Amino acid sequence: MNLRLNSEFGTLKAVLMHRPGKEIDRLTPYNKELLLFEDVPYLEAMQKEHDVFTNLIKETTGATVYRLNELLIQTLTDRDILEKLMFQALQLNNLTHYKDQILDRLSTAECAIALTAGIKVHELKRKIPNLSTNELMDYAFIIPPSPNLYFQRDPMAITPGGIIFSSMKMEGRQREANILKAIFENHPDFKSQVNQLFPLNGQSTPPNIEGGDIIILSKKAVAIGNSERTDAKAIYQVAKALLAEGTVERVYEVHLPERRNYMHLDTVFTILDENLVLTYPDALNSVLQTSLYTLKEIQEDKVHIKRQVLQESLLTVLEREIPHLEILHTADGNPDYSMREQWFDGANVFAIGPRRVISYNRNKHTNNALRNMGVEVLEIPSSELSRGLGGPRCMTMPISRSKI
Ligand SMILES: NC(=O)NCCC[C@H](N)C(=O)O
Repeated sequence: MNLRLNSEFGTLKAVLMHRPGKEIDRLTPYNKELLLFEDVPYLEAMQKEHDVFTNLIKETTGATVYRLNELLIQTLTDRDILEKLMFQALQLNNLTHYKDQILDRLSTAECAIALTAGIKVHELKRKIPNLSTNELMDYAFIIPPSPNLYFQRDPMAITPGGIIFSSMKMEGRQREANILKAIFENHPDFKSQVNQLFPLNGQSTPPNIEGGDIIILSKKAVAIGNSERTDAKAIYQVAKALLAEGTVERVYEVHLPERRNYMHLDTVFTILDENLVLTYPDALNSVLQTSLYTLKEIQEDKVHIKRQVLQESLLTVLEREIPHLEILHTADGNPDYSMREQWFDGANVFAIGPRRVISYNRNKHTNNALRNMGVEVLEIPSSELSRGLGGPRCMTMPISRSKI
């Protein structure tokens, strides 16, 4: 039961990442919105940017960087898991009748690519020439691609009390959560260490929650964004599981306006040290409704929790939980730049240690402000990575950090 994290900024020891691959080349001007992209990236340049990010993490922290593709291939050697993931992937377009042929003719590595990058009719016909696909056009997807897979933050979350597997709101992303769940439940490096808090046992259609909405405020408090992607019911269930587990004592529900640039709580703020928060100035004013969940009692194995509607701003919540709080605004609050830089995830830096962050190079006003506060800022190139509208925190799933 060791997969737990008690801060957002303890020195990084292990992290999971996904190098963008063929799934990015599936984006076109016509499907990009459906697949939640702002533009059509140039894959080779994107991979180079991602490699800079990965190498910087390794060089500066010595942390283990797990690669999603490798973990997936290792997990898929179990035929039952492969069958289940393939069935779920084909279910989206009601094409599960292709499952057995695909499994017979594609290698495990090819199945891993099909599960992440998707597979088109003409590609499958190359492997299975006698495939009967009368009803489908050659360039249609039998399995749709998952171009958001490089945002490893969202399909799950590791909290002080255990793991939350996301139930992702957007149909295009739910398969990412299925993949992560299969890996963490079955891979020998992780399976004995998982204390699953969510989904609840036997829940077949859990309410929606995504990892980017979950932020560890302190050892005892977690904030969850009630957002475009995460709903109140999921927050209630996660709060109950976290409070029953006992490590966390307070769970805050933070209502975010439904706007593209507020899509997850971590697009609005990140925590860089025990008393330092980076945020978008507008967020402190527009996030006004918050609620607090605490444990009431546990009686005969029944957990009762209490919800208080606080009507407090995000700032008040942060001040309550983080003593001697210092707040830094994107672009230092300069209205000429803060909106621009927040759009490209200026507030979404990745802390690799206390006051040590990785940030997009394009957010230069924010990076300068961070340096002026004594934060070490390591910059990564960002022309292509930023087109998916997520930043360095979004691209990482920390697995182990030094305890605070
Ligand atoms: N935590 C995050 O904010 N992740 C960024 C996700 C971006 C992705 N294109 C999405 O819309 O889901």
